[in-house]
Amino acid sequence: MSKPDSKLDKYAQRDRLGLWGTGDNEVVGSLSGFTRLLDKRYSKGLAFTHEERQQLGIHGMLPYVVREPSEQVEHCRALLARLDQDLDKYMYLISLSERNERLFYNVLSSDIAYMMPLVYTPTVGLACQRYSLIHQNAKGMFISIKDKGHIYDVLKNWPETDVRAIVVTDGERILGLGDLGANGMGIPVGKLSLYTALAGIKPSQCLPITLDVGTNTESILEDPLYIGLRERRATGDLYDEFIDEFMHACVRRFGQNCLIQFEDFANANAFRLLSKYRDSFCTFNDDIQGTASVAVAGLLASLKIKKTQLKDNTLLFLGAGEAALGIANLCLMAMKVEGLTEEEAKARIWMVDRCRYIIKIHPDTYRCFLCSRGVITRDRPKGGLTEHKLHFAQLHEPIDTLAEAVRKVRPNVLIGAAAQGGAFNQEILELMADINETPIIFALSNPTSKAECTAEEAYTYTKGRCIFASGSPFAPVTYNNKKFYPGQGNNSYIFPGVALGVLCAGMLNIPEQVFLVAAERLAELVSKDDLAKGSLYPPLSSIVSCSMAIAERIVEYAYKNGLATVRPEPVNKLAFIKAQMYDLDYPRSVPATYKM
Ligand SMILES: O=C([O-])CC(=O)C(=O)O
Ligand SMILES: [Mg+2]
Repeated sequence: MSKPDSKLDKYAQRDRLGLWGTGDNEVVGSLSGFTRLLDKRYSKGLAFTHEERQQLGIHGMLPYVVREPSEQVEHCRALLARLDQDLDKYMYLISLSERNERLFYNVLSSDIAYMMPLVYTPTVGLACQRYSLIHQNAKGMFISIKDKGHIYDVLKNWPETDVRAIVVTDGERILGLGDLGANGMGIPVGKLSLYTALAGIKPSQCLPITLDVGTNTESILEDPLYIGLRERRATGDLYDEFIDEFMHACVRRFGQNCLIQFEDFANANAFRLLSKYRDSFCTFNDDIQGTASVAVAGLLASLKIKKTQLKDNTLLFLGAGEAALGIANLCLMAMKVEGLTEEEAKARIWMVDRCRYIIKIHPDTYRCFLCSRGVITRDRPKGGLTEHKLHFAQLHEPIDTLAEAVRKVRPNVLIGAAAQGGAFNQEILELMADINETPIIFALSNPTSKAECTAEEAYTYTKGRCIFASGSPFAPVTYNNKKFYPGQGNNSYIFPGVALGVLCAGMLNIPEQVFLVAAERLAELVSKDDLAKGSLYPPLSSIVSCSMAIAERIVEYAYKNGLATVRPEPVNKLAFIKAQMYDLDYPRSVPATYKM
């Protein structure tokens, strides 16, 4: 690199110093300059240098100034700061991602703890509730049940051929907000933006998909602005054949090693589809397995404070859906690794179901018609429990309420995953504090309105003694002059790193063990300082390095267990992973050899 020449103005100096490009990802091609200016993937906005503007024939299309990428980020942040509503900030950021993708990711990376709640939970929940109103640009693919028989042809319309990761939803259980139909598209879009922001998976390799099979939500069916198929949900064989065709079409179009992450499907479908596809496709369900992994990581970290093992604890769940059963299964696996038998481990895991009367309305679909809660016990009427719940049913007389369950089971760990905002009320939290010196309280449901309690309630009603984590972020809380920094037990600590590891190793399927490996790695990354501040997770500002560390462990696991297909095996796995990651620097737009 040459020395600065004081006679040149600052723009010419930057050109001369080659500060605009990294050379290795230079973009020289047949695209016209004007196309590049307007294409989110190539645009640099005001960061195009004068040299580039002249070379590309866009000179005069931009004002004179050339901005440093860091100045562009500052400018975007100033614009964001002018907006009062989070939903407006979300819309601004999404439109930025459509104009200048790299700048969008640089803005996210500039302050991940501030930006994440705007593109992810909780704001993404609001965005989904208003998706038909705020939808402006085509983002991702909508494949409707009307496309059945032609899904492969529809996928061929996607302009990128090297898709490595798909996040797919059918919109039936969007966060804890229920059936939002095609409005659920915000979720795959948001999750994949974290693939890039948190794990450096290239945006061009990511494809968000909404499978529009209708919706059963009356208010959405009646919304004149609704962007989706205005029909009731397809179910039964029709639904199953549609999903099956989709899975095979993805493999035919993008290859067997294209990762398919299931997100926010309803309970019964989520479990069924996971067990149907997990052995023959590269797939996982984030709500079951990602949530389980992050919760187990938090538990493992909390045990460092309590200096116990997982097997020394009794866990009580509120909820017996995807998250609760996923966490329970992974805890079972971890306790068995610690030496317990399956039966001994199950005796430590209790669940309070949302409903005591669940009726089978389809061979695989159960619906609740009478919502009164109760502990899952074996004496429930046969047919009232799904196979997954039955797995954790206790031999015990009926226990009807959560408070009664806390009194009788005397758990040290209380986990909320029932999307019942406020269910951990003062009585429940005080009971937990009576029973335990240091109760562990996880309020994992999303978005914030569905959290079983707030951070403030947890610390206040346990007199500052609890260890708390939540799925959506809460601000620090001061109680009795001590400041607590609640950790965000959100699957975003897990799924980007798992995806990066799976892709780098070229895994063709993802065994359950991967999620325990990821949990253990994440728990190792929690420092004494984090724990002292009351946080069970590393700070969000370090989440990219967490993803890389998780990916490294998974790549090692994959090679050790014969699951990797990428040859030759990289010697330095972390370096190999880093080399695959998205470069936040703008690529050079003109040949590197050209100098003014
Ligand atoms: O999206 C999130 O924040 C976590 C998640 O998967 C869910 O709640 O469904
Ligand atoms: Mg989800």
